[in-house]
Amino acid sequence: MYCYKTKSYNNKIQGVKMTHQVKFTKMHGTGNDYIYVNTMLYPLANPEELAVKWSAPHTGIGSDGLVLIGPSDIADFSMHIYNADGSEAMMCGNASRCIGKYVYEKGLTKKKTITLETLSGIKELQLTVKRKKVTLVTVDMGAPTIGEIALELEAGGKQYIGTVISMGNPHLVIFVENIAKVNLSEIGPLLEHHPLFPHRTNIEFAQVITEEEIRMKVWERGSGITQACGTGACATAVAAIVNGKSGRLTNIIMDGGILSIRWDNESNHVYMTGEAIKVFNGTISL
Ligand SMILES: N[C@@H](CCC[C@H](N)C(=O)O)C(=O)O
Repeated sequence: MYCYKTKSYNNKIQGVKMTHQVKFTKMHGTGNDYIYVNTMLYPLANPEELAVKWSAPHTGIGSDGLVLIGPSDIADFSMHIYNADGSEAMMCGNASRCIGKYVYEKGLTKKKTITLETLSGIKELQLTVKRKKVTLVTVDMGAPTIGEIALELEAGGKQYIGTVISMGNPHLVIFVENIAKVNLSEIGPLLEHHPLFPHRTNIEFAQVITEEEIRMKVWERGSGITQACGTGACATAVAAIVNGKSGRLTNIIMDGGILSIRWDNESNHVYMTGEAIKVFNGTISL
């Protein structure tokens, strides 16, 4: 069987031989878990369908989505990310750290500064390596795009005020006094599909603890509640700064762990630092 893949994965015609057994690695970044496939060895013709099938917790591998690691003409590697509902996203912070660990530890590169082509531009990864293992990755996430700072909207009979931020993908950050009172599984889908967001959105609820610490919970577009979101952590940190709630360096505390986010004054770029963890390797039949 032959497949054809593209720049945005599906149209770049290459005519590569398809395989029936696919080797994958399950990895997580602060609990945000994806299935990683090296498409230079295992090209996939239908990643949207496979993301749905393989992400299913009981009948598949179980994950927040599928991430494809591929070659690039303009960077060291490329990343394509599919949410658990099969939709393709422009960017994923947690996956970009995991790709840094994957390509280094699998010997695909010896570089500790790696460039990654994504649908939202080229990101630079800085690896911290100890005894041949990648312990931390800092990603230059680029400049945020700041939308409405105090967007008023109604959902489920309640009024919300949120800050609209793009980190290459869309986010709505809502600050609350007490995050324990947020019923995320109820309000998440209503805000994700709110008519103000024709392309849907990721939603972060955030409670400021101190100027350097923010507790955040996320409802991800296309995947629902996840334990963490890298782009969401960056969006939350930026939203806190533009709302005068925090300094330029914050720890974003999520259900799955903590990410350190720094919004640099001079470059205007956001830097995200955190772990990347390998869970297991596996083989699955197509
Ligand atoms: N978990 C990710 C973001 C994944 C994509 C997102 N759900 C979208 O549709 O934009 C992260 O760590 O950034």
